[in-house]
Amino acid sequence: MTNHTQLANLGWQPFFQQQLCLSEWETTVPARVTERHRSCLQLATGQETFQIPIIPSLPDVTVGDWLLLDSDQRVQRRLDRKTLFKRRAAGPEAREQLIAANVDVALVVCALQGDFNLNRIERYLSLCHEAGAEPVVVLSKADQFQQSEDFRSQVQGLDPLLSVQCLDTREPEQVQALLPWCGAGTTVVMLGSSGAGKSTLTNTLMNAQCQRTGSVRAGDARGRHTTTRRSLLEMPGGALVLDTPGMRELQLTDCAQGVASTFEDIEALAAQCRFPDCQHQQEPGCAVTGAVAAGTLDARRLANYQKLVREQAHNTATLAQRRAQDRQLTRKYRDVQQVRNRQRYGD
Ligand SMILES: Nc1nc2c(ncn2[C@@H]2O[C@H](COP(=O)(O)OP(=O)(O)OP(=O)(O)O)[C@@H](O)[C@H]2O)c(=O)[nH]1
Ligand SMILES: [Zn+2]
Repeated sequence: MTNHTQLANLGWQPFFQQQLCLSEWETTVPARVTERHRSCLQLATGQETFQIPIIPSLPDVTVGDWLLLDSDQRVQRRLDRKTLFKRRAAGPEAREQLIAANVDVALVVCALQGDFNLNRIERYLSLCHEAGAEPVVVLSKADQFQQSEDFRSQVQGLDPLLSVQCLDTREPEQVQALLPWCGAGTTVVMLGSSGAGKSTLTNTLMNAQCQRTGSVRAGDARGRHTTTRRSLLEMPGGALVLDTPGMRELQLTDCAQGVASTFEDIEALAAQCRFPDCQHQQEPGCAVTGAVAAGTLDARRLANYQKLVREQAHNTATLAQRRAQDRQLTRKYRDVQQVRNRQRYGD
């Protein structure tokens, strides 16, 4: 029998509960993926923490996912995800890489010094909107800047409903401003460039004591202890911080919806262009370039929108090609297998 409070402490919510039928509730145990290693997953049920090997029959799983296990700790199924962060994997092969599932809030950390860049913030916002997580922009190193309010209003200008906070991430009192997004059972993730202040913010939020939810230190082949690469940290207030390594080479993949909701203003203007396939370059009757000329739309914002749309179209195409190649390869294997079987067993 599963204890509700223990599950809630791991981020269990009605959204997941609703997916279980009565018999599953009696015969299975929900477990959250707290870490993913090359050959095993680390799971936590609230009562215990253990590792299971990654085997081919396992569904595609990432950190933050919920699995249903039978009494022998075998995976029955993966529950539907509330949200999902993914990116194009690094390298020439345009594969999709799952980063984190079931994240409720994304703290987008950007330092005011050196790191401040509206284009990059829009990129992160698109990623959050695509994933389905609520973004909160944290402008860090506010202590080093006199005009932090200027920057805050520039970010607010991207979206009047966006939450934007300027902070010194080292100061517990200032960090309290983020507590409304860190309620019990909420899963929080930090996004942002290297050096922006993500670790500092995590530490301050955790009161400097990292309590790793269900963590065990796994020994590697040489018997040394390896530090965990991804894990779920429990905040004193009951929120969970999913501590993922920096999202390097951030690319948008299959992210058209995220771009569209980040640039709702431009999409609304585009609907008024004379030509339905308007590229908003030099077409007559273009409402978008018209707004730039009238000074109601920032040319920077339009340029970034066009760049993200192009980038997302490019990535989706490469992924589609990749999937086609995979299908072709599968067909080829099947043909080879059939020939072999024919040779072995006759026709
Ligand atoms: N003055 C000031 N320094 C800060 C603030 N936030 C972070 N720092 C400093 O900036 C440096 C980088 O901060 P980190 O928290 O390590 O940055 P990070 O985003 O975790 O970087 P990666 O781990 O590389 O992704 C550290 O020396 C911090 O002490 C802030 O709000 N004010
Ligand atoms: Zn147009």
